[in-house]
Amino acid sequence: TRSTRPQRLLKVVQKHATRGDPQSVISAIDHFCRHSEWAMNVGDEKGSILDSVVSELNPEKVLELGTYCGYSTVRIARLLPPGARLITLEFNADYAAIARQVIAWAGLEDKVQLVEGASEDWIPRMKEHFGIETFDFVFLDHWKDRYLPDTKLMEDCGLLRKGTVLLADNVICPGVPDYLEYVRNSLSYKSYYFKSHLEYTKAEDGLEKSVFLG
Ligand SMILES: Cn1ncc2cc([C@H](O)c3cccc(CNC(=O)c4cc(-c5ccc(F)cc5)cc(O)c4O)c3)ccc21
Ligand SMILES: [Mg+2]
Repeated sequence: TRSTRPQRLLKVVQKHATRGDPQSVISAIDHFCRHSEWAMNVGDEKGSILDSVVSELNPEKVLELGTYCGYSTVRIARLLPPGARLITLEFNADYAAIARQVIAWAGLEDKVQLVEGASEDWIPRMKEHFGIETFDFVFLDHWKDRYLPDTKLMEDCGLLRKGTVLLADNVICPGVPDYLEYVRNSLSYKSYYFKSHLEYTKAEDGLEKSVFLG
């Protein structure tokens, strides 16, 4: 039967990227998605903004909600200092299987822990299961109707500390109106909008960076 898009994306990585070279993995995926098949990776334009936020923060403990094929996982993990850890949650087993191989091809498996399951099930277990007290950085890129409830869940579970940075993808397209309203009006966050474009297209999209004030 016909292969899936994530399977074709993995084949492109294994054919065109160099093992252990995260940048070549990123470039291979971006070329494929721009010239062959669009896919919902954060992409190169928003990815550069993601890079600058991560580089400035130098986080030790990172949570990613929504791995998909591991593109943003690789983008983030390649910038992390030795000893830093990235936990990424993926509920779709097929996506998780592809992402594990993409992350391994980039040589970043030692920095990344891919957990299969839903955010709402795993967020409450971060402390007892992973020994995580609080996160320094959270990248939100999963179901758009889960951004707000999961942010409130992270607050309630004490996983955010003064200065924790949340970076949310797709705040314009597909859009996350309830989340935006919350982080922009809550006294517990200082929020900034980075205008950009939907990955590999000319449509407007953007990233919202929200600093938890405690
Ligand atoms: C609960 N839980 N916990 C972990 C977890 C992980 C997942 C999956 O990784 C998963 C599966 C399907 C969809 C998403 C969300 N992503 C999107 O929907 C998206 C859409 C578009 C777009 C834009 C314009 C279009 F025309 C079509 C699609 C552009 C983008 O960048 C996206 O991120 C995430 C799901 C729930 C999860
Ligand atoms: Mg996205």
